[in-house]
Amino acid sequence: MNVRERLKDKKRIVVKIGSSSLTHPATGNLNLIKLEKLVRELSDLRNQGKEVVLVSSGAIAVGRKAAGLASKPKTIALKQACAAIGQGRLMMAYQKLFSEYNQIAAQILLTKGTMLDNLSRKNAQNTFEELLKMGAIPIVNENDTISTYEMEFGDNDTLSAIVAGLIDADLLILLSDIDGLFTDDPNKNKDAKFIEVVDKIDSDLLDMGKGSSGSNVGTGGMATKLTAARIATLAGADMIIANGEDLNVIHRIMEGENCGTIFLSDKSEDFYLVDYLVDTTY
Ligand SMILES: Nc1ncnc2c1ncn2[C@@H]1O[C@H](COP(=O)(O)OP(=O)(O)O)[C@@H](O)[C@H]1O
Ligand SMILES: N[C@@H](CCC(=O)OP(=O)(O)O)C(=O)O
Repeated sequence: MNVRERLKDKKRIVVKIGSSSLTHPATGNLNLIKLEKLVRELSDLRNQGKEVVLVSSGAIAVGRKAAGLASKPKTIALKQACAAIGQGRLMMAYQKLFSEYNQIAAQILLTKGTMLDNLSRKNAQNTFEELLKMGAIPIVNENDTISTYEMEFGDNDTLSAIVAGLIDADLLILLSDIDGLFTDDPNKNKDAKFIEVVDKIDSDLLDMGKGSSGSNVGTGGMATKLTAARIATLAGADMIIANGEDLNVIHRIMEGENCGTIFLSDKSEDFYLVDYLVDTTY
């Protein structure tokens, strides 16, 4: 079967959207039209009987605007304070929009500590399962206000892949400000070539993500997306990086259209999520 065709049969889908896709570049304010479209697309996936989890960034960006800060917060404490303001506002917007489409939205905030502690991880997993059984849409973010350096995922690309692994999702879609993976950062190198399909993530490929984040609000750039691809594909999910500029891309992907870069699930190695987290924590 064509690799894109098999996307039509995906049942449990995690969608991650970054701060740069949720805010207006000129002002940093929430882009309500995009938020509305995102909610409509995800509600429609629910209406098709799919299970949907949203990993949404944006707490720090929204909180920063609400607090009236002129620039991106730099200290951990200031980022945490912005997240504390912004997370509630972000959820308020999601709750309002999802309820207009008759969907139940739920909030799940995770830390790496949650994932490393057996009891907390099991509790998180049970919560996801119950919510999905109810048909609710869990909206996940890092619990930024309590995550300090040793215990933070640090970026939601990695977090979304870990969530995909935790709940055995069969597809992870990362929505970004770029069409997908290129051989080099296309914002810096105009000769960079687009890559449509990746079936093995090796060290050459990981090197392609070494450029930094392209936007003023994004955190990880391509490096964290490639880390996410490694986790998600080894955990058994296909992963797509696609441009979140036009959120129609979500249903186009699900209909098997050739959008973004697809990373194919790779069960050739044994992969244990928790061992991976322990190895990358210390
Ligand atoms: N090999 C690459 N292919 C595509 N984009 C790359 C690459 N290397 C670095 N980048 C940069 O990564 C950026 C996307 O990451 P980021 O700004 O963190 O976005 P988001 O907020 O969507 O997560 C792109 O705009 C691009 O400038
Ligand atoms: N947890 C943080 C987002 C961290 C993050 O990875 O941001 P992004 O690069 O915009 O996906 C927040 O909600 O602001």
